[in-house]
Amino acid sequence: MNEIEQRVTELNKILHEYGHAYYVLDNPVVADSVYDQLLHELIALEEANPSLIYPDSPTQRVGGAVVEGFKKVTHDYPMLSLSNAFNEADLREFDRKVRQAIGDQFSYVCELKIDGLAISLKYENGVFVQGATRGDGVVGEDITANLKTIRAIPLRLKDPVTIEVRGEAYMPKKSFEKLNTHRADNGEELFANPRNAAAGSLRQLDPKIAASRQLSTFIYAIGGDGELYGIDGHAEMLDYLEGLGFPSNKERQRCSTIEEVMAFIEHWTENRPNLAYEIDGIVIKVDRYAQQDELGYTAKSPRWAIAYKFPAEEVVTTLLTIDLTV
Ligand SMILES: CC(C)(C)c1nc(N2CCN(c3ncccn3)CC2)c2cc(C(N)=O)c(N)nc2n1
Repeated sequence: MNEIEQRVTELNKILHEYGHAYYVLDNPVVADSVYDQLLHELIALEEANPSLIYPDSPTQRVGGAVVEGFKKVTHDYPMLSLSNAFNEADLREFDRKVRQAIGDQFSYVCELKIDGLAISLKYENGVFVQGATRGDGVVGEDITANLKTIRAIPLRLKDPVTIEVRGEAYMPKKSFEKLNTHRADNGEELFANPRNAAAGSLRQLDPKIAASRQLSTFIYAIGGDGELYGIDGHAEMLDYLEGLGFPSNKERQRCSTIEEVMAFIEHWTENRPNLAYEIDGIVIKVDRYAQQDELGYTAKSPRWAIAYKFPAEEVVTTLLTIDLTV
């Protein structure tokens, strides 16, 4: 390997690590200027030596041509729905049914319910090969080029595994405010909320526009059977996915009783405004896969999970009263 190839390989490795620290761990290890300088060095070397452009090079994130539309993708494993709980009675009823089916030797995992849009990501031998929207749960749209622009989505995993993962793509509150300010300045129609802005961004036919929207994601499940990876439960699965290089939301908590679940809900009902992203509830899941299998599924959603939805906030529309009499 000549010294140029060595330098290109080294830059790929360094930029991948810096990108993971910054976008996945939210913990930058170098200044942005250092990252940009190394990225520009790699861009120059790739331009001079196109044969050295690796498919998972950080320079390949914003590459795709503008497309006419999106191909349809049938999910290998259907992306299920979640049944909802709106109050304490619903939660106690869910807990009663769980205990009726599997007794009381189990624990829940509680997660923030990110208010974005569900996506599916496919990796072959550790390389990101396809990304799709949830669609109707069975058929979604291929938005691989747009998802590649999300820096939190690894283009290559720490291990060369073939796996499909599911998560929520979202637009952080700050990016949303910046985007709407920019649109207001340009007399463009505003997005109503970060979820619509994220969905609109991922539906863009030009990946350069998606890349400009500063989206992120949290991964919360794999498609198919976790036991295939020698993993016995959901909490362990989330740790495994983090080990592969995926971002997962760290605000999750194991709860032994529905009282602990309700305390978790209470905590985040109060602290929701301090989060950098919007959430519309809390997802509660029985942890161990063997117990999930015992509980099984309804036609469209697991019996081992429920989404507690926060009450809809009263929408305060401050009507501008312009005094025309002056
Ligand atoms: C894998 C299961 C089914 C248990 C599951 N399903 C989810 N969802 C299903 C319904 N989805 C949906 N989306 C659109 C229309 C109908 N259903 C949207 C994702 C989850 C969403 C979140 C989140 N948002 O943060 C989460 N932490 N865990 C989830 N876990």
